[in-house]
Amino acid sequence: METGIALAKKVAGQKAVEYIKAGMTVGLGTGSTAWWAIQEIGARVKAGLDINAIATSDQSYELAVALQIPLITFEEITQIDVDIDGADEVDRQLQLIKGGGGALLREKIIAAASQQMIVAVDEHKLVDTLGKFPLPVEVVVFGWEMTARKLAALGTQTVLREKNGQPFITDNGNYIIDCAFNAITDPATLHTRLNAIPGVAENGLFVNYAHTVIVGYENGTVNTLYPAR
Ligand SMILES: O=C[C@H](O)[C@H](O)[C@H](O)COP(=O)(O)O
Repeated sequence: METGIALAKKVAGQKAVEYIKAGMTVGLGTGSTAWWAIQEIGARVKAGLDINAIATSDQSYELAVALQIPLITFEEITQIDVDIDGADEVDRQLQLIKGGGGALLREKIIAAASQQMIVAVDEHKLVDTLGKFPLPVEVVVFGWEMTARKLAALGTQTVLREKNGQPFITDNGNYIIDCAFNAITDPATLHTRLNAIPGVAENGLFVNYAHTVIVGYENGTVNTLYPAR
């Protein structure tokens, strides 16, 4: 029986699955909140729900395979009906920071191909201003030191993400540089400036992507937020 933050993630992830209808193509997000959504999708598929899914990471792909969720490829589709994913921070305009798990590039490709992005988070992800969570930036390995210097020139402290004492490698064979901006007052402009740096594959700002944010609370309740735009 989950309590506290685990319960908050569980109820948010499960609630997000209510947006899935029979016949849809579904984007499967990555992380500990998306995990609950994928578990719920697996249970519904087992009970007869007819959908196809496409995963935002190798981790979520493997989970979907284990749960026997039918998977589809980009060769077979031109768009996705609904994408269910988590986030590391959500501000009042429902702009996001993602990529704490390193999946931001595939997550953004899938979110951008989706009619609706449903974001499921626990209550601790809500912020007034993005940036307390260091912004993950995926960079190609070639010349990453130079790319990191150009990122730092934008006014951030950069840290090459590591795992077990080695650079963390994304599913795409790239590195992640975590950028401590502290307060991102203009996410759209920063997004453009980051992606203009040669060597940056993608950054973790998701500006105007979320259609709906489901917030799970530690008391087991959920709240649904919609963007004002
Ligand atoms: O790269 C990872 C993803 O962007 C996750 O959706 C994000 O880090 C949130 O993960 P969690 O639900 O585990 O907090």
